[in-house]
Amino acid sequence: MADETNRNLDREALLFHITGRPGKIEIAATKPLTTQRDLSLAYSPGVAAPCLAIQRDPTTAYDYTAKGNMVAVISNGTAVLGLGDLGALASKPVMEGKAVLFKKFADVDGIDLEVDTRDVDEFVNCVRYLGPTFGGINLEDIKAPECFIIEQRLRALMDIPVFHDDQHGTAIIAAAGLINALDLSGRDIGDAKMVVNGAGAAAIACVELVKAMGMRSANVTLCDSKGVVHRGRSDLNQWKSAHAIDTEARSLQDAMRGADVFLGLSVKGAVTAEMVATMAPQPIIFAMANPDPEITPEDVLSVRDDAIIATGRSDYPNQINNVLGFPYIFRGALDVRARTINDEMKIAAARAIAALAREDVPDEVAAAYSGRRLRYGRDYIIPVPFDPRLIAAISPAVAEAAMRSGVARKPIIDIIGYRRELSARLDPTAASLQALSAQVINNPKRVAFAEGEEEKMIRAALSYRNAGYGTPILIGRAEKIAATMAAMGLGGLEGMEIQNAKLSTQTKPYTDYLYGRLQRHGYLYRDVQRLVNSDRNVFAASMVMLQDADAMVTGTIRHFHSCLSDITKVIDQTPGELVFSVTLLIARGRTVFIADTNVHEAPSAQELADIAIQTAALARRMGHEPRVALLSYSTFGAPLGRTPDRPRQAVALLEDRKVEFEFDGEIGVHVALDPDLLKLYPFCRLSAPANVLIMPGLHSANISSKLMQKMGGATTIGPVLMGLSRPCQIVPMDATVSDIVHMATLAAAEAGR
Ligand SMILES: NC(=O)C1=CN([C@@H]2O[C@H](COP(=O)(O)OP(=O)(O)OC[C@H]3O[C@@H](n4cnc5c(N)ncnc54)[C@H](OP(=O)(O)O)[C@@H]3O)[C@@H](O)[C@H]2O)C=CC1
Ligand SMILES: CC(=O)C(=O)O
Ligand SMILES: [Mg+2]
Repeated sequence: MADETNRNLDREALLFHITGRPGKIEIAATKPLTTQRDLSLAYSPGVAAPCLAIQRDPTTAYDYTAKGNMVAVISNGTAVLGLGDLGALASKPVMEGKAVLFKKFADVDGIDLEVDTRDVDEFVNCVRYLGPTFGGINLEDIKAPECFIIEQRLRALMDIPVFHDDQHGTAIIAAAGLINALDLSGRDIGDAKMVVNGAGAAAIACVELVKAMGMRSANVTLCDSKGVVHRGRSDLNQWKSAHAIDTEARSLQDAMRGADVFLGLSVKGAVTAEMVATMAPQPIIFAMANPDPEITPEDVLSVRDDAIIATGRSDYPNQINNVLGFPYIFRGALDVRARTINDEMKIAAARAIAALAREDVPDEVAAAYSGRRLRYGRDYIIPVPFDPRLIAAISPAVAEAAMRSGVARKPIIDIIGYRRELSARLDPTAASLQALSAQVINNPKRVAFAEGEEEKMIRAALSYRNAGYGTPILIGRAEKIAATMAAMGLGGLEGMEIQNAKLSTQTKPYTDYLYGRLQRHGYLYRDVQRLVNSDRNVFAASMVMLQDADAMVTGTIRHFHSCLSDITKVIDQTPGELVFSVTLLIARGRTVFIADTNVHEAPSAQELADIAIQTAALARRMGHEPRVALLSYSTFGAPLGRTPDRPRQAVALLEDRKVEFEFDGEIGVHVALDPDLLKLYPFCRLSAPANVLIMPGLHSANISSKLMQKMGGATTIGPVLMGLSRPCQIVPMDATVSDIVHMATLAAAEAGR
């Protein structure tokens, strides 16, 4: 089963990378390039002006080009993750991945560069001349000891930060965990005795950082594959011998006796329970080899229930993972135009991460990891990767340390304002979607995929199962589904269910239930029977209604309205709520919620107010503080017309209902989204641009959201169907597999609420 799970993951990952534009990254223009005038400004002849300005004053490159926000992720592919020397080309997916994480977590523009040489001089020469292009260099997956030489030489040659993440990223996160583990076990770093297994890139960097933080050299014993790194050895390279000590210990087993701390940066299974048993009371054990640790937490706990344990894995508490560091460290370094990333900045990052773990965890973060106790203690010594507070905690600490240590070229005066700006810079949507996914993983659900014979639905169902969200139920004929899966080369059906509406033993109770609802609406029993047997939406909705499924998803082969009409034959709306749909548009790091994109053609003022209230609640559930604009072509009375009356009346209704969110209108969308234009209306109650856009009618809602998707390059989620008493979602007919999985997850999360 484990092998099958891995094969499924491999298949999905390949499909993920090949779908649409191949790979994970593209370049987008930040300036309009549509007219002859644009062209003459962006390129020749206008572009000569910034060129000459930069020649006169090179620091203006940060003002006139993208340099200041750009980091190169550079590898030669000699140590790709734990996979070994795969070469430069095969490392590209990892480097693209890292570039995307830079963007997502810290709005840094990462560009991957794969350099096809194993020769240190050639590599250094290639990278050293790239300085003008970038604000920083992130070296990645380069094997030891070459990585040490390469980094050392590039740091000396370049005037921008050069940072080998496998060394320092790992060290910073491990150090942060260590600060807290020492605190929780009542130890002083100056007295603690540490054993480190592994003497490669990550281990040497960890040892150096921990020593810079105050651990005494004599208290650190390093081991490599041949045992303890001691002064009597003649086979040590310069990086190992810098940490060799005088000691009688020769093996890891000798070294572990009485040690307070163990850091594993070596290989799976290098440590035994017997070794752990000989450590000091409350031993600290960070077994960080990936993907399998030096010793499993279960084995440690079998001999030491007083241990504090961390691993590199996400399926145990306390994950030491470098994604907690690099995006935010570079963000801080770039924002002060740092010349380098020095020890002061690394220590500041480690301390900031450690401090964040001691703070109260907000509900939305805790929700993403429900089932786990996220309160400072043995099982929570380090923040979790989807904590949206990381950026505002780490980047200012790094920036301040750069300023203190004299490597900042552009100091930040208002550090509080900077922190606020960082928090606002990131869109909480990704974190809230992660929270929803985590909720479903912790509370898996049975979701009916109504159009179960469709290839897209089958792939989405497989993906749903593989992600651990629960049991997908495909509605369709088993032989047809099996044939489609075989033709697509997809794996088996384990963990999935197929329900053929014609053969199901449940058609009788479903028909009885539905006949009760429809008998006075012109349906005979046999009409209802035919519906249940032949309409997969009706069958799936009946499953949800009679609790044979927790939620359903449909929509790839029939129009929204046709699906909604099928579903509402079976399922009621929630009392006091409207049925309508909300589309989330994500563009340029900003999310807006647009409603009603599908149901009410010309909503009344009352309906607009209801839509506003329900949409604001959805926005809040997804981590956004709602600021609701009731939109029109008119802004506060100009120009006058009949259409603006309804949004204006809806605002009055919201006032009467004393809702607890910001709202205003009628207002034009250009004003609602633009902070400068909003200033023209000082009485307006929106304290910042709106993020919930209530459209005056279906035309504008539907057209604008689709236009943004097709022309504006916005990512859309939804339309999310609101107001039904059971969780059902209807995807658009052009939905991708990922869209369907998102909507199924959303429905499943709704079922768990
Ligand atoms: N959790 C995290 O965030 C991270 C974890 N890691 C993990 O750390 C490990 C090392 O990575 P990295 O430093 O980049 O790799 P390197 O290749 O640079 O170093 C590996 C080191 O492990 C030593 N080693 C191998 N086998 C044993 C053994 N049985 N006992 C003791 N030491 C041994 C090697 O010894 P010798 O020098 O004698 O060959 C070498 O010093 C990997 O498992 C990696 O997954 C790395 C980065 C981040
Ligand atoms: C996490 C990482 O950077 C590595 O395993 O190489
Ligand atoms: Mg790496």
